Amino acid sequence: MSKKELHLISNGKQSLEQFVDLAQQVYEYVTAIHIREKQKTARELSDWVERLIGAGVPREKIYLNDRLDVAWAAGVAGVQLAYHSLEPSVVKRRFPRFRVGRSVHSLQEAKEMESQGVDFLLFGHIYQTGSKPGLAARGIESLKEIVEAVSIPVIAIGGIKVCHIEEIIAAGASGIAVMSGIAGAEDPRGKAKEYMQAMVGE
Ligand SMILES: Cc1nc(C(=O)O)sc1CCOP(=O)(O)O
Repeated sequence: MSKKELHLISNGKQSLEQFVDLAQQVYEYVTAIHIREKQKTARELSDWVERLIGAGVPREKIYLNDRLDVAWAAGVAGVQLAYHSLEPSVVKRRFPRFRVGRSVHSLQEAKEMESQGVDFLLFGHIYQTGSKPGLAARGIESLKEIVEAVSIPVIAIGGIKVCHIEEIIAAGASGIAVMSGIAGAEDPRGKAKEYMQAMVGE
């Protein structure tokens, strides 16, 4: 079985100090840390990257949401693109070494993004979550449908708790992305370890 991915996503509410502290606790157990801070400037985001690296987070685990400019300047692993971001095909053509993720919310979008050459998809939200208030969850069946329709890794996101891992992995996902499940845990390091262990079936 290939290694499963655990992505931690920043929630736009924590200070730099809080997020660095969180990342420092969990980075050994996660495969990717996404800086998703829509209100921050390029300079601020680049400070976030430098502080994470200074705290021991490997550059190869850091992804910038949307901001190819910051990702490129900081020399991190890649970018997580959204519908309003640059087209993945453009990014891949200019920056083939970047690992490019794309957030998708339908089967059609997933297929289109695969054809644009993205490296992985984030699909959600699978379960009801306070991080996406007022929007109906897409459910495990739609995750299964997408996994079956594409051949690139699909990472599940949205409301994921440790108790959901079994059905997510059974649906064929290559991993999960989590915001509140780790950031809101009493022991984030222990929780990240639990998520990862549940995925690899330990
Ligand atoms: C950032 C994000 N994107 C989603 C999508 O469906 O694309 S769901 C989501 C929030 C994930 O947070 P939590 O783990 O707290 O539910």
